[in-house]
Amino acid sequence: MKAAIIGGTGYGSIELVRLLNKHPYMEVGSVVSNSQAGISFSDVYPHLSNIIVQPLETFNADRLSEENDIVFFATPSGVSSKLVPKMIEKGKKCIDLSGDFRLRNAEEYESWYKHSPADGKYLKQAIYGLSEIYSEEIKTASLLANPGCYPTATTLGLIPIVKKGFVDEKSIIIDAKSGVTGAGRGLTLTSHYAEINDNVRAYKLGAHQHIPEIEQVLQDETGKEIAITFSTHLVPMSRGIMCSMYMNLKDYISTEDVIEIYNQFYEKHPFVRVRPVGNVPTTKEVLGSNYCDIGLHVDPRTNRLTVISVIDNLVKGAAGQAIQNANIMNGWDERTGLTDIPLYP
Ligand SMILES: NC(=O)C1=CN([C@@H]2O[C@H](COP(=O)(O)OP(=O)(O)OC[C@H]3O[C@@H](n4cnc5c(N)ncnc54)[C@H](OP(=O)(O)O)[C@@H]3O)[C@@H](O)[C@H]2O)C=CC1
Ligand SMILES: CC(=O)N[C@@H](CCC(=O)OP(=O)(O)O)C(=O)O
Repeated sequence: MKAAIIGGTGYGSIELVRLLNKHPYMEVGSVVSNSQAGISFSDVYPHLSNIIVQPLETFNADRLSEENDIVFFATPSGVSSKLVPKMIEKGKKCIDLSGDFRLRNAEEYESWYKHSPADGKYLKQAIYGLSEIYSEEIKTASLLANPGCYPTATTLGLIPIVKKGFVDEKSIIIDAKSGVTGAGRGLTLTSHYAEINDNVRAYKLGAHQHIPEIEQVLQDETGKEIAITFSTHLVPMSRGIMCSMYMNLKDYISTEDVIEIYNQFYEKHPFVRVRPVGNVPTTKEVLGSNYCDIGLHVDPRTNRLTVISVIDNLVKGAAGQAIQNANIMNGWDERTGLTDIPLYP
C-alpha cells in the first residue's frame, strides 16, 4: 500500500518516513512539500540519501489519489482543515496529525486555536485516534484525528484510575514537559539554542490548546465534566514528553493496588508498559519507540496519587500512533512496523 505524506519537510513527516521505511505493508508513495517542491528530499535531509529518492511534490489531489492509497497529513493546524477534505472527497483514508479534527465542538476549537475550525461535516466524520481506547471506532475510520502529543501521554496515564471513579476529579494537576521537537522544525525565539539550553520554560499557562482535548477525552470516558490544571514546560532535549500528574484519591488505595488496576486495564495493549512499585520511567527509556511507559506512586501521608507518563512526542505522540492507527484501520496487527526497541542510552 502506498502512503502520501503532506507537510513533507516537517519533523512529523520525516518521522513518518523513518517508520514507513520498515513497514511491511506500507511504503512512501509521495511526499508533498509546500515550500520545497521539486527539490530532492535528501537535499533537505541528507540522512535520507539513497532511501527516499523521489523529489518533493506539489499538492495535487488528482495525482496524489491516483498514486496513493492512504494519506498522512503532518501539516499545521489551520492547514489540515483545508487540505484533508480534498483527499476525503477522492475517497482516500486520511490520518491527520494536527489538532484540526480532534475537538467535536467547532466554537471551542476557535476559542483555543484562535483561527477558523474545519467544516462541521468533516468534524462529524472524524474519529479520535487514541489507539488503546478507541480501537473499535478506529477500525472503520476514513478520517482519523491523531491525538496531540501531550493528550496522548496525559490521557493514557489518567484514564484507568479516573474511569474507576477513585479520583477527586476537581483535584487533577498535570505538570507536562516537552523536548523542543514538540514545537516542530520552524525557528522560534524560545526554541533557539541560547534560549533553551540550560533552561526550563513554562508556557501557555491555562491557555494550551490541548486542555479542551484532554477534557473531552476524560469527559467521554467518565461521563463527568472534568476541568484540569495543565502546565506545559519546554526542556532542553530534542525528543520526549514527561507528564507528572497529581490527584487526590477519594479513599486510600495502596500503590500495589493502583498498579494492579493499570496492569489489568492495559493487559492487551502492548504499547503501554506499567512499571512495578518504585520503578519510575524516564523519557530516554521510550526514545524512538511507540511505547508509553507509566509509573505510579500513592503517598499515604497525603492520599495523593502521582502518575508519571512518558512518550516520544514524535513517535507515540505523532507518527508512531498515526501508523498504529493505520494498522488498525487496515485490519493489521497494531504493532506492525512499530516493534523497534527504544534507542538507549
Ligand atoms: N512535533 C510533534 O511532536 C507533534 C506535532 N503534531 C502536529 O503534527 C503536525 C506536524 O508537526 P511537525 O512536523 O512537528 O511541524 P513542522 O513545523 O516541523 O512541520 C510542518 C510542515 O507543514 C508544512 N507547512 C507549513 N505551513 C504550511 C502551509 N501553509 N501549507 C502547507 N504546508 C505547510 C511545512 O512543510 P513543507 O513546506 O515541506 O510542506 C512544515 O515543515 C502539526 O499540526 C503539529 O501540531 C502533533 C503531535 C506531536
Ligand atoms: C513543545 C511545544 O511547543 N509543543 C507544542 C505542541 C503542538 C502540537 O503538537 O500542536 P497540536 O497537537 O495542537 O497540533 C505546543 O505546546 O503547542
